[in-house]
Amino acid sequence: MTLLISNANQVITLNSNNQNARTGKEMSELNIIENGSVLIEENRIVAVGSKEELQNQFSELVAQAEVIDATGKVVMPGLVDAHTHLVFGGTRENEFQMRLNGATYMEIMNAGGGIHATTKKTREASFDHLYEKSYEHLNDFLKYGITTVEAKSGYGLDWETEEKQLLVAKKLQENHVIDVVSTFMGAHAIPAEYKENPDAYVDLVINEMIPKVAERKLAEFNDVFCEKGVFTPEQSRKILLAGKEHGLTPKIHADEIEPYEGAELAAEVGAISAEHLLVASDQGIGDMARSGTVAVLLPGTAFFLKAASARGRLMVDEGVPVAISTDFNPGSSPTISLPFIMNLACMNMGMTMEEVLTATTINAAYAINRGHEIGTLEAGKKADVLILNVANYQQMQYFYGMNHTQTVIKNGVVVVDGGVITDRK
Ligand SMILES: N=CN[C@@H](CCC(=O)O)C(=O)O
Ligand SMILES: [Zn+2]
Repeated sequence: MTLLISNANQVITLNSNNQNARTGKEMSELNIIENGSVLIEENRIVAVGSKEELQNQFSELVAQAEVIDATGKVVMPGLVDAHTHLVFGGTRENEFQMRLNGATYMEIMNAGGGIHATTKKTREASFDHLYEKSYEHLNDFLKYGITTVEAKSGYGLDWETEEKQLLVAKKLQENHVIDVVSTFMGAHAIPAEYKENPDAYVDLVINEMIPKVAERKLAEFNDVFCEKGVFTPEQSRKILLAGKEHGLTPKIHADEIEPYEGAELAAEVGAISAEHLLVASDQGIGDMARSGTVAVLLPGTAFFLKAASARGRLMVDEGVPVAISTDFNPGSSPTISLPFIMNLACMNMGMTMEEVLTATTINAAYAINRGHEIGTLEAGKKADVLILNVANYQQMQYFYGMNHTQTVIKNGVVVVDGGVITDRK
């Protein structure tokens, strides 16, 4: 199948010679082609340029291509959501009401709600139920232009259920058009049955769960919730290093609620990313800039928890590569709307519209080790492409809280047309 997306008002290529996550001023370099076209063959991008250039260089391919007219529209790479808790049982709207009444996230969790409540529901749920529920969530992601989603386990906190979550993610990767990238997060909370002896749970994660995840290739990454009252920096270090020994790349939920030197730890263990970072220290931000650890910022979580956002502006200025994601989960961020989260990054973190686009495409791709494959529109990359019903990229943020996604091309196939899913794998 050959496709030619022709005559877009703007093609946001995000192309550059940089082979790493973008930092500082690079985050503003969108490399826009006005009146641009994109030529796709099978599942790959062949070339991006003006229609005339593509016709001259690839006359045969252009002649046989199915043409999608993008006049007046914006074309950009598929969005990448580098941080979700996609597979979970139940919902927690009751806690939303409790928080509106003044309860805090940690109070609810310490009283047996929060992650513990979802763990109970996830343990009870059948594989098929979790699969179907998550499949529907992925459909919603797709309609909003997200073509790659990272998915964490961590609502099992026992092997049987962690395995169930990871296998659901695996089956979703096989059956849904969205690419699902798996992260093991057995260290998401201390399960109630280990409350009196948290170190025994840490041992279980290290000695039993991590080796099984690695041996069966159920995940690429290993994540820990390093937070006061959850996993200490010492426990987190042990878990992340154990994962590393088994080939699982470290990620870390760091400095979300209280400063805990999580950003420093991320840099120390060579984590590919550190997430949240609402209260990361100056030292931690400097360390991450030096180590090149991607800051995966989640302004939707700050919004929903009524907390001050991470210092995104400072992080960009200090040279930390920044990505932005939804943190889709049933407690602190029950939304798949990455476009809305992008708007929050502009409004509440002082990031520019250009930086936000970089943060949800190429930098998010690097946060899940996919920077070589997706996140920009350039020859050779996977053809994950969006056509947006806006005249320029600024309108994406200006007309906020809306879904501008008109067409989604995933792996070279039109899977959303006119906002409706047209093709399933
Ligand atoms: N902070 C820890 N974990 C999730 C929330 C999980 C939940 O509340 O269910 C997060 O990233 O926000
Ligand atoms: Zn999370």
